Amino acid sequence: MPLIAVLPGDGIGPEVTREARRVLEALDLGLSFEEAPVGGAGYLASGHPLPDATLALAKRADAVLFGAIGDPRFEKLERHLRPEAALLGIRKALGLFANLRPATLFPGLEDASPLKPEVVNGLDIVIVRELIGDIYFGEKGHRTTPDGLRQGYDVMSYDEQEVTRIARVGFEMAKRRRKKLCSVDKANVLETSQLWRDVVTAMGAEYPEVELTHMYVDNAAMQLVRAPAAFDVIVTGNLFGDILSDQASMCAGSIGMLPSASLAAWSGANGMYEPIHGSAPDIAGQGKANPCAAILSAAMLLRHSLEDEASAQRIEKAVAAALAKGARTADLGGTLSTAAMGDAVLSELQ
Ligand SMILES: NC(=O)C1=CN([C@@H]2O[C@H](COP(=O)(O)OP(=O)(O)OC[C@H]3O[C@@H](n4cnc5c(N)ncnc54)[C@H](O)[C@@H]3O)[C@@H](O)[C@H]2O)C=CC1
Ligand SMILES: CC(C)CC(=O)C(=O)O
Ligand SMILES: [Mg+2]
Repeated sequence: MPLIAVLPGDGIGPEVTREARRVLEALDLGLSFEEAPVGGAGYLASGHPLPDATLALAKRADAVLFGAIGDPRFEKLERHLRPEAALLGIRKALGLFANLRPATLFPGLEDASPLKPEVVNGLDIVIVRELIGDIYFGEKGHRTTPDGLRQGYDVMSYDEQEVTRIARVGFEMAKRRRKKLCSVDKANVLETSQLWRDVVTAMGAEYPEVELTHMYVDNAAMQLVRAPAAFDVIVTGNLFGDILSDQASMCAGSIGMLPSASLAAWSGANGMYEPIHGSAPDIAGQGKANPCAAILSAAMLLRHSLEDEASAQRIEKAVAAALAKGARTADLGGTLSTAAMGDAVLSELQ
């Protein structure tokens, strides 16, 4: 019986995860679920945002269903005690270097995006984001300059192996899709990006069927507004992927629509599945959050960790059917509560 670790986290995390779990349970796949606190909830329960028992559960589970972390009450704590440290810590501890963030426009949601319908029509892209390197994991700290000024620093670095393994995921993904890979960097300024571009370019020779392009991240941000549907697969680093995926979410109508899979291997391994959004303190506890990103993350869990493509598609089709019938939370211009949106998806499960 596959074990799913459920880590709801903070803010809207528990609200959207509840709906994702209901959908998984409704499929009656013989899954078992075990829940544990993480983030601010972990800190409250045990004095640490990533309690030992939570990490142990994540390690022994077949897959992790993650909500979101972040709690303004803990913003002033030392960095390693803040909720965000738990998310970075669990990704690192599980070796989840590949973060897949598909941005798809579901039929009927053209009007939910602030972009024109003709711009977002046909949107079906995947951002492959490196997840356990880059500036988020480099040396960081505070010091005083010789002039007596306070200075903060964060070191950005990538080694060849880190770039190679994520580039491989990008190429393999593109090979299985429309065969277009856009590598996004800032190689005109950053040494890390120059190495990134060299490694990706060299690997391109192994994939003659994939059309490889390179784009600076500032241009990529602009192109995601101008013509997002022209992309197929984007492969990029941790920081750029974090920012570009939030941006891409608005092409799909809302940040509440984008799921993600975080993987330690291209296929077959356990992984962690979470919406790309955060804990949304501004709407937490009000039943306003869109659970679709969490529900679609559960579909990705079935696809990537349990290799159950048929059940993954059942969930995705149910979300599409509910949206096609007009089910909408507030972020999509509707009035449904989080639970009512979950109900709408559940009623479409075939
Ligand atoms: N993966 C994670 O757990 C992440 C955690 N965070 C943390 O979350 C906290 C809040 O960060 P923010 O920058 O405000 O980002 P956020 O993603 O939590 O919220 C940004 C905006 O989007 C809205 N939003 C987000 N998810 C939504 C949903 N499912 N349905 C409807 N509206 C939704 C929020 O109401 C807010 O206005 C911070 O503590 C941050 O560090 C931020 C991003 C990712
Ligand atoms: C703690 C942050 C790095 C989380 C985030 O924004 C993300 O993974 O998208
Ligand atoms: Mg983010």
